[in-house]
Amino acid sequence: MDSYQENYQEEIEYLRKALAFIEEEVEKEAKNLEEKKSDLIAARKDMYENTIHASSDFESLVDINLHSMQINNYISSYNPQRFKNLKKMINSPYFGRFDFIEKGCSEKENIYIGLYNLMDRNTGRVYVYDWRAPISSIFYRYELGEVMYDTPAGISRGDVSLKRQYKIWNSKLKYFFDCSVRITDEILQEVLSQNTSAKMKNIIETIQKEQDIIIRDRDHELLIVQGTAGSGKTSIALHRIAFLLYEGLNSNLRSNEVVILSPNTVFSHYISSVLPELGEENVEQSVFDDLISEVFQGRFGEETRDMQLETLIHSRGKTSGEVRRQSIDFKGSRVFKQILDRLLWYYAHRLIPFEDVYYNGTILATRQQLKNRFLHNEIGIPMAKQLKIIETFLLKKVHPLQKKRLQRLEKIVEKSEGHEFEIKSFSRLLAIRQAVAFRERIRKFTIVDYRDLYMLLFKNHGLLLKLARGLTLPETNKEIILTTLQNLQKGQVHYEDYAPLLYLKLKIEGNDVVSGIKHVVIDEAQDYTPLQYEVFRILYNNATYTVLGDIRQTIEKTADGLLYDDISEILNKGKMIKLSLNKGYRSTCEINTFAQALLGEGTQQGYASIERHGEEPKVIPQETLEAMDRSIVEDIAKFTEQGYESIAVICKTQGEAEKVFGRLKKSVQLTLIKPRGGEVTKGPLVIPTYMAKGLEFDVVIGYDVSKENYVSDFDRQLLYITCTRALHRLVIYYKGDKSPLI
Ligand SMILES: Nc1ncnc2c1ncn2[C@@H]1O[C@H](COP(=O)(O)OP(=O)(O)OP(=O)(O)O)[C@@H](O)[C@H]1O
Repeated sequence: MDSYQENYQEEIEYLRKALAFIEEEVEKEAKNLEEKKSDLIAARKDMYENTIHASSDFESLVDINLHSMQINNYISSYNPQRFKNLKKMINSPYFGRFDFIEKGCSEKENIYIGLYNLMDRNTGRVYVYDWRAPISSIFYRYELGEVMYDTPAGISRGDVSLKRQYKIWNSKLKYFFDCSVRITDEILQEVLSQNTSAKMKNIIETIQKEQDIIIRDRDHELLIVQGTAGSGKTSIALHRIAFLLYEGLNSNLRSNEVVILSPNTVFSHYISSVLPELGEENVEQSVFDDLISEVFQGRFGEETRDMQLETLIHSRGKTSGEVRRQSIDFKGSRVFKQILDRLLWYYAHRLIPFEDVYYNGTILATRQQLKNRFLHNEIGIPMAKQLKIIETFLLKKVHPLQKKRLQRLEKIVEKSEGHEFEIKSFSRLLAIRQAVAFRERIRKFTIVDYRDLYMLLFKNHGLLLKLARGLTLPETNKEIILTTLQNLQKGQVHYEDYAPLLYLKLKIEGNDVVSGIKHVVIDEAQDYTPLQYEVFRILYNNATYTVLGDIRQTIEKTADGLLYDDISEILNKGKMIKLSLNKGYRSTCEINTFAQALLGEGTQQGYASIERHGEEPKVIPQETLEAMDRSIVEDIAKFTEQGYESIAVICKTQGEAEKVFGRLKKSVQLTLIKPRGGEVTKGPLVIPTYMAKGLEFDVVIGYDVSKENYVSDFDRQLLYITCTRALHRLVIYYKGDKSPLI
């Protein structure tokens, strides 16, 4: 037998033993769960039959309590997760192995790596290590030779003599190879050459070293990643969450203490299956728009981010478009945050209309006393709560006086004509009216509304300028002030006003919105403004952060690396690090080169693409839109026949996407992806660029990339996003003249 045959036999034997062990465990676990379920049903039945259902008698209450405690114990011990994990492992229990001798030990260990730990608790034998276990990092970070890894007790060193990768499917060993003998990224190449699916997949078998460093980082409270398109940012974010939740780390982080901020609901659906695949459920995904509608409850109309982007893209080149763009930049800036802070200070110190408070001729508090009391706020109680305390203080003071007032009123009513038979009730009515009037009077200064305050900033033009002293305002500040005021007066606000309004609300009322979140993952970080980060800092005050973005994929603003400095200053965490990912994994070399060239000279520095080749992207002229439609229909048929499963026709705007969809659907079956829509399904679809962000498709067909349609720097960014969505094929159509950006 040659050595490959010997190894093969050994591996077959190991797989057989591992699978036999899993089968045994599955059986035990199923039995165990069945018993727990029966116990639970029996306990419920017992409680129902043997306890009184409603009682005020103490002994019965104790009895009910004991029963429900028992039931709760049964419920919490009923945990089907291990059973589910074992079932998943039957298909493919592990994907890698390395042979390791720990420094100071003589015995070599064969470490197999898989989705979860597989250990025989009776013998202590570990069949498979979870990919997240500290020792598994060796597999991702090293070739053969000396290695080290972090353990809870410090750094451990050793030597790796073999590294092997496996393809096991349906419990069968398809093949294996030693990484030291053949190219290491063979499996990676295979994975990347496959078609993409409607849902994002996990990458545990092929995590790359630079990605692993980010996934396993535990030293920093703020981890910022700038990564080029397709470098695996979203994948890393999700694997990092699974890593942080890994019980072996004793981090005590629970899935309900983690939140992922996603750009839109289509994207949320796209990534939703990765964490459950990795065995972690219940991680909340939040979209800023949803947070806004939850907090404001439709108070300010319904403008969403998609609507904002649509307007911006449509109005480029027009004066109104420039005002809107500057307004968005300004209202999301740190300068505007300073103005809002000054507004809050100014309101607190100068504008609250405190007044002397009298009741029944007695002074309860002078204006100055109230103001002093309000400003003497050393523990930083939010303004609205502080004013509420003052209101309660005044109402308490007035309470004993109201009795006296009632007596006086009764005397007055007695003397007045027409109420002889209802002295008491009429006096009480008068007293109530006076109490209401009193409350209303003091509420003129104890109630503060964030919207009114925001409006004040724009209503009084001089105020904004006064508060902005020493700060740089946008050129179009007068127009911005005017349009904002007009909107607010109509009861509407633009999307860019939501963050300032939320900021003011949180500062004024305090944060009762979210609590208990310990880790926040912000994907597509470039899409949020500094002011939105200020809001995140208040909302998730005690959390640590993973922030991932690509400044080249911004839409409405100029790409600017300084955003990361802003983020770091705003979130203000003691231990922070910024890392970069420069290698694209999604697209073929040809597509990557084409897309990078769009960004212009100098921007490709340090950029690398995975060595996967395919056809050159095609840029095809068309005489008319009808001819373009016909070619696209033919392309869809051709690519489908070639086996590509997801084909996206990417348009510049939603409006264009709707028109194109309306025409194409007469000849081919396809889906239109709408903002705030649900899942992206397989098959051909039409989608606007900004919705395609973060997603990927086997084939991308860029719609009408003509001189009229794509000309500015912002269009360049849109085009870059369009092209970087493609895995295998890219076709660009244009009518008339080609965009000068290509
Ligand atoms: N180590 C890896 N092994 C296998 N596939 C990988 C790896 N890293 C990334 N990929 C694949 O590359 C593609 C891009 O990954 P992902 O969407 O996470 O990148 P991204 O940086 O978030 O992209 P973008 O910013 O362009 O949306 C996905 O198909 C992902 O599965």
